[in-house]
Amino acid sequence: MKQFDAIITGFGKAGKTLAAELSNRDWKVALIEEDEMMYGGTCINIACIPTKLLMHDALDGREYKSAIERKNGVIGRLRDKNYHSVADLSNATVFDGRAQFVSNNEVVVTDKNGNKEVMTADKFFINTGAKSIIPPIEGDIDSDRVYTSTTLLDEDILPDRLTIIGGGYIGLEFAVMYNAFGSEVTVIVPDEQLLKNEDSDIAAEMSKDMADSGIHFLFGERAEHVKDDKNSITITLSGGKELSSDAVLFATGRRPNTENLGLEHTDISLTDSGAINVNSHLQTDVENVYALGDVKGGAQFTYTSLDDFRIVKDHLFGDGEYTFDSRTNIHYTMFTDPPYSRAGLTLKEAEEQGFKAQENSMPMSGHPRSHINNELRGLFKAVVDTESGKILGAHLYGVNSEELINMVKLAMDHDIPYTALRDMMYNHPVMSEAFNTLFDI
Ligand SMILES: Cc1cc2nc3c(=O)[nH]c(=O)nc-3n(C[C@H](O)[C@H](O)[C@H](O)COP(=O)(O)OP(=O)(O)OC[C@H]3O[C@@H](n4cnc5c(N)ncnc54)[C@H](O)[C@@H]3O)c2cc1C
Ligand SMILES: NC(=O)c1ccc[n+]([C@@H]2O[C@H](COP(=O)([O-])OP(=O)(O)OC[C@H]3O[C@@H](n4cnc5c(N)ncnc54)[C@H](O)[C@@H]3O)[C@@H](O)[C@H]2O)c1
Repeated sequence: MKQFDAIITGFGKAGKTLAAELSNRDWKVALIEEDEMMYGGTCINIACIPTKLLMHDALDGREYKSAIERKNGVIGRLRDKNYHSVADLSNATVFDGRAQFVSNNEVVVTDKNGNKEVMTADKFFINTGAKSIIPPIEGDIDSDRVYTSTTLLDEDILPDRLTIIGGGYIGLEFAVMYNAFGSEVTVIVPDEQLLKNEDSDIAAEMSKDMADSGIHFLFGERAEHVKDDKNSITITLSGGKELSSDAVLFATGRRPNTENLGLEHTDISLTDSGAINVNSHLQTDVENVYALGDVKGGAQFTYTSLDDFRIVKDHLFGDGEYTFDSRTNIHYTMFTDPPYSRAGLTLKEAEEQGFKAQENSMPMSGHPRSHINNELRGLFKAVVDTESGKILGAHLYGVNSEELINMVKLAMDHDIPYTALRDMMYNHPVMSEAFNTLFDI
């Protein structure tokens, strides 16, 4: 039986970063990846990188097939680079195969020819990500016209009409992207409005802009039945309405990838939502087994997976003070056009939590840089605590918000008062100088 210091299952953001860290510390490392097309993990191959590249090309007016070809070239190069970033390490080996636990301290790796190899290690790190959820729906769910984000990104023919089920991150990013490429896009949203957990003014502004760009929305509806009519696909909605298109994308969430991991042969437990149960150091119920990234539940982002690596590194080699509970102000960006980025609380949430909160808002049409950019859409909002001077939240819908939100998060993490952003001297003419006005509360 092969013996390692560490076995890492899954080539995700946390796993590959950890492999390099451990190898550089002279640990003997095995990294097991079941899919040769996934070296580097989800983000590089089927998620962040291809979608943002396609969005870029769609908004640039590039033709769909040529954008898909460019995407395939870029992710192919990144996949190769990522493979070598681990395979070329002096103390790490990449194994192609599916890893399954057979006990608390052994895994069996099965390669694509069915060959099996049992391995053991002092420590195990599970980084197997998440996969698309397709809700229980009757009918021809196995039709070639039914897609997840992964399979749609593999298609080089643009659907004339695309139905998207779900109005979350994937639903809205794909809606904007495919609409810009020229598809007629309809998004089915179960709620009565878009983005019900976001600031209502911003949600309204985004809904209006997306509708103005030609995206159709059907609110208060769920997909209940799907029928492949050979030349098209028809979805029957909860209200009885039928909707035909050329392709249907399920953008209905992603669940932790614990299937076929053999966890039933271990003492590792799952949460109610199917994620691996971990403590604040990301240890599972089995002390020498950690879980990192999407598989451990919670926020599903590449940067939170990378931060999981930091937590584990601190537990293994530091004082263990940086834990899951130390993480604050998790920010995010929805890469629509323009993008929407958020950190912290809305005014309503802040008031519910008892803060003496006040907000300010600033339409991007009033900002000089917006006129240079020829992009007047957008709305920035900030929420502050008038007693402590702390920033409680920022909700930035506008050009460059994906960059600007990091500045706000830095201020929030370090308790820099909102007046510092208000009074700072910014260069000119740039989007960040909006903070002179936005934080003038
Ligand atoms: C369409 C889309 C767009 C996204 N856009 C963004 C974005 O813009 N920004 C952002 O921060 N996040 C984005 N995300 C989320 C982000 O991609 C994920 O949160 C992140 O990639 C998760 O990384 P991870 O470290 O958990 O593991 P992953 O990168 O998911 O890696 C898991 C790996 O484990 C392998 N594996 C699974 N089971 C086994 C097994 N039993 N044996 C061996 N190998 C196994 C898989 O093949 C996979 O390669 C997006 C997601 C999607 C789907
Ligand atoms: N920009 C980014 O960082 C980015 C981009 C894409 C994905 N992601 C990550 O990927 C994860 C998955 O994205 P997602 O968009 O699939 O999930 P999501 O949780 O963001 O949205 C799922 C949506 O599907 C809806 N839904 C569920 N069942 C439905 C049904 N039967 N009919 C109609 N609608 C239904 C839900 O109401 C919800 O709005 C996200 O949680 C996010 O963390 C991040």
